Parts: sequence; C-alpha cells; structure tokens
Amino acid sequence: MNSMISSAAAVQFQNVSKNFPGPEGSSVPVLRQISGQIASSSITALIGPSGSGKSTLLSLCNLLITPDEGSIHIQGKDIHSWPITELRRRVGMVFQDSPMLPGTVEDNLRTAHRLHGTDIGSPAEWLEKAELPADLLSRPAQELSGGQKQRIALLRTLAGCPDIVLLDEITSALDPSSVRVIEQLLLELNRQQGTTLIWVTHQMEQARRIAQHIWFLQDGQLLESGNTADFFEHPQTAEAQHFIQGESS
Ligand SMILES: Nc1ncnc2c1ncn2[C@@H]1O[C@H](COP(=O)(O)OP(=O)(O)OP(=O)(O)O)[C@@H](O)[C@H]1O
Repeated sequence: MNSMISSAAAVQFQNVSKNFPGPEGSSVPVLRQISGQIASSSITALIGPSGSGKSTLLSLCNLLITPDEGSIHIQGKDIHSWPITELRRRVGMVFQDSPMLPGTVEDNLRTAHRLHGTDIGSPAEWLEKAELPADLLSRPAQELSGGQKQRIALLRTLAGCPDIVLLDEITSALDPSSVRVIEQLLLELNRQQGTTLIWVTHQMEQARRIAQHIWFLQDGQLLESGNTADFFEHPQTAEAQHFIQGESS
C-alpha cells in the first residue's frame, strides 16, 4: 500500500481534479488538485460560495461521478477497488431534495434491507428519533410534506448503518426546530456510532454548531482546511475572510 495512504482516514483525496463539459466542446475545471483527508468519526463542514464545487466533491465520495485525475481512498482502499454496492452501503448520501421511492414510509425506511439485507431495527424507532409520529409508517411516502420527506430521506440512509454519510444542504428547506432535531440526531449518531459526517452547508451558524473541521472551497480549490474555531477566528486567506464577512454582514 502507498505509505501516504492513511487507513485512519474515512476519505482521502490526492490531487483530485474534475472537469465538466462546457460550451462548444470545451472543458470546464470544477475541482482542481484537491488533496486532504477526512478523519474517521469526524464531522466536517464543506463550505464556500455557490458553484465552488462542494456538491461535486461530495458526489465523488460514493462514485456518483468519477474523478478525471488523482485518487480517492475510502477507509484506506482505492475507491475503484470497492464493489460499487459495498461502497454505497458504506457511504450513504442525502440531498436537499432526495426523492421518495414509491410505496409507504415504511417501504422507504426498509430500502437498505431490500438492497443490502441490512438489519434496520424498528422503523417506528427511527421515526421517533426524528420526532415523527409512528402513524406515518403506513402513509404513501409521496404524500408527505417537503419537510417530512426530507427527514424520511435522511432516516432511510441512516437505517442502512453507513460508516460515512454525505449530506448536501439537507436542512435548508426546514423550519428551525426541525433543523435542530436533525442536527441532534446526526450529532448523536456521530458520538454513539462514530459515523463520519461530511456536510455541505450554506449556513455558517450551522457549520459552527455541528462541525469539528471546515473545508473551504472556492473556484474548485480547497483553499483552507482545519479546525472550525480556528477557521472562523483566524481565516488564513483573503478569500475566506471575505466569505466569512459576507456571511455575517
Ligand atoms: N453535471 C454537470 N455538468 C456540467 N457542469 C456541472 C455539473 N454539475 C455541476 N456543474 C458545475 O460545476 C460547478 C460546481 O458545482 P457544484 O454544484 O459542485 O457547486 P456547489 O459549491 O455545490 O454550489 P451550490 O452551493 O450552489 O450548491 C458549477 O459551475 C456547476 O455549474
């Protein structure tokens, strides 16, 4: 094994670049030479201006998209060496608008069991953890409110017991009390199960509340990564200073 690869890292990026097709056959760099590691059992917030590449970086971690250059290791193993179903079992993802699957709420919560045979425990207890009533279980999932769907999408992923959870703006459409419920649920999961969380957020207060580490991206570059308090108190780059000032003004 390459001595630079850390088996203690949940995710390790080495010189990862990604381009998307641009106008008239051109190629637009979206991530440039990203290197860094996310420690196992840590909580990292990915922050940065719109279009900086946060979602793209997240989507690389379970091969929703593939890197053009560089390497990604998940739990010390090259991402392409994992059987894709095993990778997706270990690395769960929740989006801002994760669609509900056809069927009831319970059918949705049992997805990981259906796909991977995972013992998801009691569906009613999962609902309770997100402060949702047990009688939702038999409701058609498509009929839920937006906020309820968002919580079920999260629970559906968590019920599969992933080691790493990728969260893309999952609370931006929720009311403040639902946001707190979701944050507490995820913080508890991290504390109790050691689940690694990589959380894209536009809300700096949320980043301060939940994350131990910050990755700050701009124009596809990882400009800063480090401890959350240090980042907000002493940002090293002019870009991060502007970003933080812009957020608080
Ligand atoms: N499938 C795609 N095809 C072409 N370009 C894409 C694709 N996905 C993303 N992009 C472009 O890549 C850049 C980075 O997008 P990305 O969604 O990763 O940024 P982001 O930091 O998550 O933004 P936001 O905070 O607005 O969600 C943007 O310019 C976007 O238009």
